[in-house]
Order: sequence, then C-alpha cells, then structure tokens
Amino acid sequence: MSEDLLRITGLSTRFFTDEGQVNAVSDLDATVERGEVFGIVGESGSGKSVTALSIMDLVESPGEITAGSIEYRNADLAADVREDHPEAVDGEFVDLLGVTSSVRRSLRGTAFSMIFQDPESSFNPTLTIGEQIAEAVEVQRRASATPRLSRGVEYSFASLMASTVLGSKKFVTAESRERAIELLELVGIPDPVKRAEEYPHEYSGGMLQRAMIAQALAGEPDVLVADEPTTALDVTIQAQILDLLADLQEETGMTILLITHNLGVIARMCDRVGVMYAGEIVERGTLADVFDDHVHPYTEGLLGSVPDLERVGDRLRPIPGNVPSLLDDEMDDRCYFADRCPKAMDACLDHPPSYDARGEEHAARCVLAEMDYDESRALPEGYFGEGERPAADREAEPHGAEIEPDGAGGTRERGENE
Ligand SMILES: Nc1ncnc2c1ncn2[C@@H]1O[C@H](COP(=O)(O)OP(=O)(O)OP(=O)(O)O)[C@@H](O)[C@H]1O
Ligand code: NI
Repeated sequence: MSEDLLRITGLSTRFFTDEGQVNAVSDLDATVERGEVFGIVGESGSGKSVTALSIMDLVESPGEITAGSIEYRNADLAADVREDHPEAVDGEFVDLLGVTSSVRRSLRGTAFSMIFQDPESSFNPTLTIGEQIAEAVEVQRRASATPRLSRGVEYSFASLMASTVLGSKKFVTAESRERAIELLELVGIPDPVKRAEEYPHEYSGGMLQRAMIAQALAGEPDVLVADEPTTALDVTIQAQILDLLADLQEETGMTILLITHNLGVIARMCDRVGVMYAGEIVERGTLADVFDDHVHPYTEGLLGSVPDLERVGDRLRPIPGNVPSLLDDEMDDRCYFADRCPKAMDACLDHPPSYDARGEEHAARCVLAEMDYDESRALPEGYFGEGERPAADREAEPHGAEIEPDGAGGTRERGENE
C-alpha cells in the first residue's frame, strides 16, 4: 500500500498586480503518493507553474499564497518543528505553510528539488558544470550536518562564502567533486570526468538538461518537481530525458511531480494526474479515471484534442474558445469552463465544488459528477455572448488553446496502472 507524501488542501495563490488581483491558483486539492509520478496538465495560463512554485516556496512578490495547507510527510521534520509550531504538525505531516521561511528554505534541495524547461537559467556560464554540481552537493552536505532549525543561517552564510570570500573552487571539497562526477554518470553523461570540466555552453540542450537533473539530485530530494522539463528539446531527446526521469524514479524511489501541457507525456509517465483549468484542478484521478472514465467536459475536450497518442506529429484540434481571465474582477461565480462547455446547464451558473466521481480517488469539479446531462436545462445558445459557446452538435472554429503534440509521449499503454 502506498502512502501519501504530500497533501495539498485548499491552496490558493494570488498575484496582487496593478491591473488587479490575479487568481492564479484557487482552492486546489491534491494528494501525491510516495514514489509515484503525479502529472499536472492543462492549457497555458491554467496555473501549473504557480502550483509548482507554491509547493517549492518560490512564489515571488506580488504573488502570495493566501490560503490552504501543503502537508509534507516527514517524521524527522515533524519532530524538529513540533515544539515551535505544534499547530503545523499532524502526526508525521508538517504543514509547510505553518513553519518559518528558514525551515522552508532548508527543505529546498534536500526534500524538494525543481527542474525547469530552460536549463541555461540554472547554471552560471562562468563556472564548469562539475564545479556547480559539486557546489550543490556541498551545500546539501553542510545543510544536513547542521540542526535543521539553524540551516537557514548556515545556508546564506555558506553561499556568501562561496560567492565572495573563497570563490567556489576552493569551497568545494574533493569528495563533493567525486560525487558530482557520480551524479553526471547517473544521468547518463558520457565521459563524466572530462565533461565535468566543461562549461555550460559546451553542452548540448539535452546534455544540459541531464546536468540540471544531476544538480537537482545532489541533495537526494524526496520530491522532484519537473516543470515542462522536455518542452524545449527535440522529439528524440525529449523521449530520452523522459526515460531518464522514469529510470531515476524507479532506482531512487523518489516522487515526481510532472507538469506538462502534453497528454502523451502524461500517458507515458504518470500514475495519477490532475487536470488544471483557470487555476483549479477540475478533474483528478488515476490515468484510467482521467483517460477512460472522465467526467469533466474540459478533460474530454483535452483528450479530444489528442488525435491518437500513438501517432506523432498530428496537429491537435484545440478546444474552441479562450482561456478565461484570472483577474478576480472578471471571474464570475460560475463554473469557469461553462462558456466553452458543450454541456453547460443552468446548474453550472453556481461554482461547482469538487465532487467525488466513480473511481476511489477520482474527483471532478463538475455537476456531471452528480447528475446526467439534461438538454432541457442547457443554457441557451449565446448565453455568454455570441458565438462563445459551441453547441454540442456543431463544430466551432478552433482557436485559443495551445496544446501541442510533440511526439515524446504515447508509448506507454494507458490502463497500465489500473
Ligand atoms: N509574476 C506574476 N505576476 C502576475 N501574474 C502572474 C505571475 N506569474 C504568473 N501569473 C499568472 O498566473 C496565472 C497562471 O500562470 P502559470 O504560469 O502558473 O500558468 P501555466 O499553467 O504554468 O502556463 P504555461 O503552460 O504557459 O507555463 C497566469 O494567468 C499568469 O498570468
Ligand atoms: Ni508554466
């Protein structure tokens, strides 16, 4: 039996901009089990990256987590923080939103690591790859050698030393350099001893992506958050990087939160998936729940836009209509998908809660989880403005959505996880 590693409840993240309040993530619930690959999929602007940044505690001003809890199961951490933050501890779980930012910082790298679409941004062009990975190893070793609650201080002191006093070359021990070479080997960099001496610009995109994964693994994290890790790569390299992530997951037992706009990648990699729309998870469950037994017409639309998971290079047919504005002032209190939904009914004018659906952990924010579609209750054509809502029986002009196939997905059988 698997156990929950992360329990996210009612998470909301807002950006307080000059244009108004942007509801980037709203009342999001999800659980992630230890050792699984949990996918988050959705159109551009649906809040996938902000969800990841919220988990990593990397949301920057004017953004702010305004509600919810992110509970992380870690018995040692629970024991460490119980005295100072009893209200944040529930058995082995610690609510990360209830502890100090220095505790949060101490978890970055050791408990949670993140990789991004563009690896250039996570390397310094003036240092060799080997040095930078060794530095990450060093920082994590020092962090785990000190009591957790003082780590925040140790961290900033360490990075100050690294950057200004000693220069990172001297800061890094021979042991850390060796570990860096092992990590490069682990992620499949050929001739790692030699490649460790090279600079980021000497690496190809795929190799740099591998190096970033090595850097993220330096602290042996429990959870690797991968935000569109292969989107910028060509198809063959994408497939190789996904295979690498799957292998690493199997070897190390780490948990992966994989963010992608590509359903093929989800089908190939994930155990369970959350579908995001307008800052909410609108449907979540196992691959079988979501691919074969979905409730939400948005999920249906996304899947309908994948012509055939086995075929590479087909253009997708995007869901007609536009992604909604996330400006608080412009969000009506209704189902946010109703204006694009072919099955919108009067009941959809109330904002739906997350309903249990047929599978055990299958949930959907859609009244169709509770009732059948009833044509006599359908909202009239043009209810949300002329031409915005496609009628169920006609095809509207595709525009707006940006879900693209890139061929890296699709080799894994659906239903494998049933
Ligand atoms: N720094 C910021 N300031 C204001 N709004 C922001 C900021 N960062 C993100 N947002 C808003 O939050 C919403 C969600 O963005 P997010 O980046 O999470 O989308 P996404 O699903 O990751 O999209 P993509 O697939 O394009 O990466 C968007 O409306 C975006 O404009
Ligand atoms: Ni994103």
